Amino acid sequence: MTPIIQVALDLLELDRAVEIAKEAIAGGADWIEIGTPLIKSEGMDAIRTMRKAFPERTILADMKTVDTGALEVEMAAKAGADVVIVLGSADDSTLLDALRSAHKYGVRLMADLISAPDPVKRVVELEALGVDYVNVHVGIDQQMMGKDPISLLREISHRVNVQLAVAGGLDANTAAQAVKAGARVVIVGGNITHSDNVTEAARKIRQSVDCPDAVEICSVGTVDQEIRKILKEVSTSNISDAMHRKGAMKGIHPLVGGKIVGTAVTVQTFPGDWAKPVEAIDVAKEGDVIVIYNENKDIACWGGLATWSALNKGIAGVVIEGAVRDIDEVKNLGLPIYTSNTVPNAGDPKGFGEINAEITCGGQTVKPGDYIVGDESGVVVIPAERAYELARRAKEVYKNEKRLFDEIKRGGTLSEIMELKKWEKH
Ligand SMILES: O=C(CO)[C@H](O)[C@H](O)COP(=O)(O)O
Repeated sequence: MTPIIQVALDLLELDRAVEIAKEAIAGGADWIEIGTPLIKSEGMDAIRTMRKAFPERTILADMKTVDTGALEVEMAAKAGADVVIVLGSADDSTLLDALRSAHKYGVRLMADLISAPDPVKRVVELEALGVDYVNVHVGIDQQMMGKDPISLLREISHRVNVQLAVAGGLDANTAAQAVKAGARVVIVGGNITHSDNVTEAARKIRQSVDCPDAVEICSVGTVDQEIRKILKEVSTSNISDAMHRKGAMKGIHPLVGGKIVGTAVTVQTFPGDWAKPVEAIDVAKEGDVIVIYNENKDIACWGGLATWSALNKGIAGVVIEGAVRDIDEVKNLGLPIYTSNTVPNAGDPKGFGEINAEITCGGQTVKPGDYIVGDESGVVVIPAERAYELARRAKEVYKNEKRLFDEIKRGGTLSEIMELKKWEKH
């Protein structure tokens, strides 16, 4: 049986959703899912509009119902849904009444395993209750913490006969794995809808689910490698958005531009004392970023010779709250340097201060090992303990903006496309 591709429209704006659905269908998507955010934004009209725009297509309403199952199924069915999604973790009484309503109105029921406490046990119970599909689902927030649905799908698929759907950040690679693991319905949201070429993105998923054996399974590498890979793709602005405007250094600007991505080696030093900054070069590993706090902006703690040494060591960049000198030479050397000031005079190597202690630089706390990203907009600090999650969230911001750029290029304006007026605070 050919697997079904379900495109999940987790947007807020209905017009955009209709357009994206058209493009996804052109690329090979089969079913259209009206995502929970769209239902919350537009109500049942989202279903009515999609039904009208796509009279022949299977339409799913991701109601994520947790109570009043019959009522919510009735609402979605009357608005034009073919399949209604309810939470698998809802009480059996809700699921049973949702099923009665589904039978009455001639729609199918998909139970979503998202956040179910014991999904392996629950899927057997859901099958016994009589749902039409079970969705093995890792939610968007859970994906940001590194979870994916494939291993759970493998664990579940040989235990039940109910038709399985799968969702959770699937791309062409994981969609192929999902089909091989027994998924009948492959649900893809962001990797289609946030693409600047939705049709092409859907086509890639189509190819991989139709010929899963032809898809080369690429290994992701270590967590650190994955974090660095993502941070190289996204901008400091994307990261700042993902961090809810936290993390950006104040008063630190590119002196020698060029993107930096790396883990911090921190230096706390005293006015004009350049011993610890220079010694930090020996402590740092290739790909690290030296982050220096030097109280005084009028005596340089970094210059041309330090820059040469840092290049020899493979340092990714230097961030300094304080001053840099030898600017002509430093600019020729090309090592990215972000600083708050430039002056000609240096101090002395007295040796006060600390290497790899927690510091404040540009108003941000920086711990050794935190991820530092710099580009033409400035520098952001990502706490090491949240680096994977924030990198993933920044990537989502990046993908979403790519799609918005594409829509603006077609002739819209940002406020029209995002329906800004509607979303102003009242
Ligand atoms: O229901 C959802 C989130 O709760 C999404 O629609 C589902 O996870 C598919 O989107 P993505 O592929 O971006 O994970």
